[in-house]
Amino acid sequence: MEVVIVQDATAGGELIAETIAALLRRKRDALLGVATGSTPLPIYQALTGLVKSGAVDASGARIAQLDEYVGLPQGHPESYRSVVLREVVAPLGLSEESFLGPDGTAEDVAAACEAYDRALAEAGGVDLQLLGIGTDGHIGFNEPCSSLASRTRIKTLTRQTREDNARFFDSIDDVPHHVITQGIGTILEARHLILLATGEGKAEAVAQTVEGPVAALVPASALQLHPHATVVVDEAAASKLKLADYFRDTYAAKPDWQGL
Ligand SMILES: N[C@@H]1[C@@H](O)[C@H](O)[C@@H](COP(=O)(O)O)O[C@@H]1O
Repeated sequence: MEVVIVQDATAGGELIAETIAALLRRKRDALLGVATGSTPLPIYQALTGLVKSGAVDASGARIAQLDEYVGLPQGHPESYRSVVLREVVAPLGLSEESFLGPDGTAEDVAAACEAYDRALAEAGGVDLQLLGIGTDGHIGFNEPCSSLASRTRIKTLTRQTREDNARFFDSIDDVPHHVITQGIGTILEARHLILLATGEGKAEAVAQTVEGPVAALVPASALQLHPHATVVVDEAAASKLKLADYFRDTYAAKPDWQGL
């Protein structure tokens, strides 16, 4: 696992956007797995900037969703499908045909989950999966004690996650209890994982993810099992890392050609 400590969220967004651009230059139709929440927004803004300035052509990119609420009506502005179409697909000038996501409105949720895992595999697998992290260490919507081998499935949100996400709804009562999320096993199949965490509120979860044991109690710690996982953190989110100086030295000495 590589840990990169950046000054702030903007710097993190720019670094990751450059990495995505490099991928798209190598592979025009790369499948990019995207996360929702506030943290990745600087990535999408920086990537849109690179596309608009002509630094990269993203017209062949394909976008895959990480997770989804169950039961929100079709087109609800806070469904993750709507969020990804609004924050990623439209700004990059892509069409809905380039987008893959699980169906949170399906009557048969289990079948929708299986169909999504199949669709990801048939699309050739995710090349680069972006991740945020919940204050309780969740990735996607894999809450603590999710199986590290899990596939895309329905999960129940913790009270804490519903409280954290209530800011996107009128009240906590409007935050669905149930979600579909790529499983941890599914996420680990992506060729490269990049987790971005910013702000002091994520410092404890980041420390446990990077320096704690691999444990279902901290789902993001499963990144330790991946051969190409990058954790990008700002100074505040890095504040509880014991090895912060080592991570800084390692990154400073990294050859330029290597990228993330
Ligand atoms: N399902 C999403 C996660 O993918 C995201 O990482 C998390 C943190 O969001 P934020 O970046 O807003 O803190 O929120 C939600 O739970």
